[in-house]
Amino acid sequence: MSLTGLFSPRWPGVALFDLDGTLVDSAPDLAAAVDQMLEHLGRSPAGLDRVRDWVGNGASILVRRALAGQSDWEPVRPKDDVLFKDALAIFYHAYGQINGRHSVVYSGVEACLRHLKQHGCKLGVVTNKPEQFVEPLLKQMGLGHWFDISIGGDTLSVKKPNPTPLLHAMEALGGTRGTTVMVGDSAADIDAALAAGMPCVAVRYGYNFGRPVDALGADAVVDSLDELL
Ligand SMILES: O=C(O)COP(=O)(O)O
Ligand SMILES: [Mg+2]
Repeated sequence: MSLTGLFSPRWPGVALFDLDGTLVDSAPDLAAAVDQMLEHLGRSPAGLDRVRDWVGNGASILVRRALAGQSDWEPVRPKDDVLFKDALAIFYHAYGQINGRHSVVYSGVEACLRHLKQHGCKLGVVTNKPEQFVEPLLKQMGLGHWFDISIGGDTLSVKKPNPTPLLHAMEALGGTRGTTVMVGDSAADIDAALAAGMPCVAVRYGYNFGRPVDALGADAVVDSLDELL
């Protein structure tokens, strides 16, 4: 599918957006909360550059990666599970206070959302971020009013790359696979869209676990969302 086939006046009817790394650069807040958690546990901070590459599979896996100090974390012994539960609680508390403080909306996002809304498109957020942090972040970023639905990583029993959250949002907004597009920054978004059977746009400026997003099977790859208009 070419770029000109995407975002024409009557298409899409529903557009679903990933949040972290696509609409909002939230890694600075996530890194600050991870580092507060690590310091609370007497460990060295991980820093923004490492934490950015750990974002995209939700808060639990972010905390698992932070405790392991790397992307690949081993399933842990029961003793370490207690540590994980404590770490997760500390992270939730810290992130609840920091969420939105250092985050910024990416260039091109507002223009894209305005264009789609003006053409009657329904808009949704489908993120792996825990639900309790989603609305506060959207509101602080001045983006909340654009969206007709938001699905967090714990809203349903499964999260991206499982296609269910995308299909759930699509159906709630009255869309079909042929009239819906997913826009995201990572393999989790693209794999979910492929499994859902819906077209997908990937952005290059996001996180994607520190890897390029070009060859992952998206229908279009862009440097800014205003390229789609
Ligand atoms: O919390 C995360 O891992 C980020 O989630 P998202 O990229 O799906 O918005
Ligand atoms: Mg993302």
